[in-house]
Amino acid sequence: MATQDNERALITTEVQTESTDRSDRPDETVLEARTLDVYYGEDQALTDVSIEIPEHKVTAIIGPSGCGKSTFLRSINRMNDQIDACRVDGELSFHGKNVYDDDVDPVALRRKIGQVFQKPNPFPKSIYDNVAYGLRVQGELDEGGMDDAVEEALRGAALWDEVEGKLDSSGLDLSGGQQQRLCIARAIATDPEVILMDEPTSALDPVAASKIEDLIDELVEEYTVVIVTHNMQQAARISDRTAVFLTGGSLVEEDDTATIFEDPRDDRVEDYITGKFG
Ligand SMILES: Nc1ncnc2c1ncn2[C@@H]1O[C@H](COP(=O)(O)OP(=O)(O)OP(=O)(O)O)[C@@H](O)[C@H]1O
Repeated sequence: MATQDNERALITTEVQTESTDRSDRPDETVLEARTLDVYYGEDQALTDVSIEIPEHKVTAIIGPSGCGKSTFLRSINRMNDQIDACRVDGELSFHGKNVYDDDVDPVALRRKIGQVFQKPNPFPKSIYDNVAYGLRVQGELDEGGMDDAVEEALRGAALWDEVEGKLDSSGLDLSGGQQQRLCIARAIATDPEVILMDEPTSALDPVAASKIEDLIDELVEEYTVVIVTHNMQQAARISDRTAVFLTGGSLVEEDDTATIFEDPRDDRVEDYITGKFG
């Protein structure tokens, strides 16, 4: 028992500092899954998942490999549509509207619910064009407006100071951490409400990862962030809410991050966060 407490203490010591405490914000639900099941062919990847995700907070999705974290993330903005074998039952609503209704345009949905992936994936284009890409598709801005919007997105992603003056250079010439911030700039350029992040720091060195964590803390002032992470210390550091998925694709517990790490209700969650499995 003492060992277990010590192990847990390693994690709980890093649960949010006061400067990142957003607990006084009202919990407006922006996304809600209700009895969500997701299948790949005959195999079920998510089972009866119900969760409400509050606005302007960071929600971390944690759990062992293969428990359906990425599948859940992709089901929020219908990225799973691109997988032929994938089938979704149940409801996933964004501001109360089921995103799987026939009248929802997935492209418009993804503009509102952007995504950042594990491996930075800038386009083989200039820094400027990476950020301008989505805005050009929207086609609403003249040249001056585009310049301003690109600068704003790069500032929002804490990259402007490092790339000002070399916006014509290739996005691929940036460091890994800078590339990931460029991808975040690309995601926020189209003015989304939600940013989904699938292990956004796992391919980065600790310094670059720490910059992204600081950035997430700033982004949540304007956006709602849902982040999948294998790194429990990271979840404890940066998230307000934590949802724990376990094998079989079930959401076993979801609560304030401090409660999940300090006083979980479910023994399996306790075992998972103290490193007994996963
Ligand atoms: N494109 C796909 N086609 C078929 N099965 C898939 C596909 N993507 C995921 N799966 C299966 O769905 C289950 C959940 O996978 P998913 O990638 O969502 O889990 P995860 O928790 O994100 O895993 P990890 O932590 O290893 O990234 C796994 O059994 C996986 O093999």
